[in-house]
Amino acid sequence: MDPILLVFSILLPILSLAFLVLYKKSNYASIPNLPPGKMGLPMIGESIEYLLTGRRGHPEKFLNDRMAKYSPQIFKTSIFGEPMAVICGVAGNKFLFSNENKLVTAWWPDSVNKIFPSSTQTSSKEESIKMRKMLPNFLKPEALQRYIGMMDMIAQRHFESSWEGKQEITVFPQAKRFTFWVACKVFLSIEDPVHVAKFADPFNVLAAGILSVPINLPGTPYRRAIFAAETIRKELMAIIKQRKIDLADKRATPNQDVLSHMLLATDENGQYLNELNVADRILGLLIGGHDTASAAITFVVKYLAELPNIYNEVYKEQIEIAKSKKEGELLNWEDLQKMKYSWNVACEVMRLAPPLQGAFREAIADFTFAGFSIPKGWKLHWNVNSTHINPECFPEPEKFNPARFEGNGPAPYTFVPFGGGPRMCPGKEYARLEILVFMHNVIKRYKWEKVISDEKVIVDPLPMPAKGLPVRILPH
Ligand code: HEM
Repeated sequence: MDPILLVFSILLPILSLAFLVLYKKSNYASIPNLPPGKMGLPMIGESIEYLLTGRRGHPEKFLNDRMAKYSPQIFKTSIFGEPMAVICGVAGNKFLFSNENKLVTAWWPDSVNKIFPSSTQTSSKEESIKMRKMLPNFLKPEALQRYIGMMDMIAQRHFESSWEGKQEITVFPQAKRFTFWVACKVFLSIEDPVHVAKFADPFNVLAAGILSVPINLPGTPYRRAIFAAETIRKELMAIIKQRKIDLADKRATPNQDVLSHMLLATDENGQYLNELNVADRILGLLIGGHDTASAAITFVVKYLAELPNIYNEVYKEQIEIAKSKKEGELLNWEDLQKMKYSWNVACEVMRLAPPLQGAFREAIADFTFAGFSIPKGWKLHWNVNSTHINPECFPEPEKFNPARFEGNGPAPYTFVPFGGGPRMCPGKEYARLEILVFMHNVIKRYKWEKVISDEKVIVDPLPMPAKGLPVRILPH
């Protein structure tokens, strides 16, 4: 490329972003009664501190420092080039989760919106809203029960092909292989490991670019992510077209996977969903469920390696269930209901190592919270750490104690790894099933120990042991 053109094409987006930020700043500087806090440098805001505290393994530091300095309920900052109010604690979570579509609506950084344009600009904004409403139907416990045997079967194949005969494995990439294989089977009936592995490549590129700096230039992770999303969308559209033919010819069945279920679902007017929207929803589910559930599984393995007493209790529960099964019989819904202690352990893992740090909203009206004004258009952030490691919500928060989840469990709005209210993660139940199926399969086969005893954890944006958690595996 011509060097002048290259310099120009780099400078132009930066200058326009700077102009936009300065324009917004001059606009909000005159608004009275904004929350306390600082907006940081023009354009960059406090994004660097936000990202660096995560990469150093302590994302809670960004939050705790500001809650201590300004207010435990709310502070202002600027990240992703946007003025933002961070709303904290139980009252903050309750406020945001209860005001969905009244005072706030979902918002994602620009990089995410451009990669998933269907929710903002397709032929069908209403179609997308309709789909969002219908999504929980495809992923509710009643709908998922029929997939538990499939998950168990994939887990068995995964352990045979990737763990058996090895002395050492790195957990995170293996957890990703497992969750992606399950997703391909449950959503799309793809189970051939070669096809799954090929399909996984563009997902890894997409995951790496989705929260990167949104500069659409050759070679940037962001541009690669846009191309990867297009490649996946094309493949999904081909699968959808073929599936429609197969359903009409009765070569595919209505209940075989989530795709069939979506294609045959109708809204209140008897209308089928638009194909592009189905493709984008499946893409959203594959992305939403890919790294989050793998991170949860990786940290379950990590904590079980570090806490032998907890390992022993999970082992006892799972081995009882394994003994109750006939040779070759797959796990079912009743078995999963018996895994209470194991799920309490997984919840305690997600309290201390939440796969997502929180999510964002946009104010759709002017409002006040904790006595401070939030102008329409401001972005809002809720963050798990303002309650998960708060001693008022969880006494001795640094202690690993699955008993916190016994009985009625934690108080409302304190334990929020999946969010809350109408926008709560639609994949929560699916995640519960696949995490438990993995726990059952790993613990009945192995004990394990960490190869690097003091492996650092980084959060970028998901938490991850820096080397992916290598472990030595010891078959029973
Ligand atoms: C341990 C695993 C998981 C965790 C901790 C998690 C957590 C979350 C959180 C915090 C949100 C944002 C909620 C908000 O905006 O307030 C979210 C959204 C979402 N999750 Fe999950 N998730 C997990 C697994 C999954 C799985 C397995 C799927 C798919 C099957 C999934 C699909 C989605 C989707 C599609 C959204 C966006 C929903 C929307 O915009 O309305 N997630 N998740």
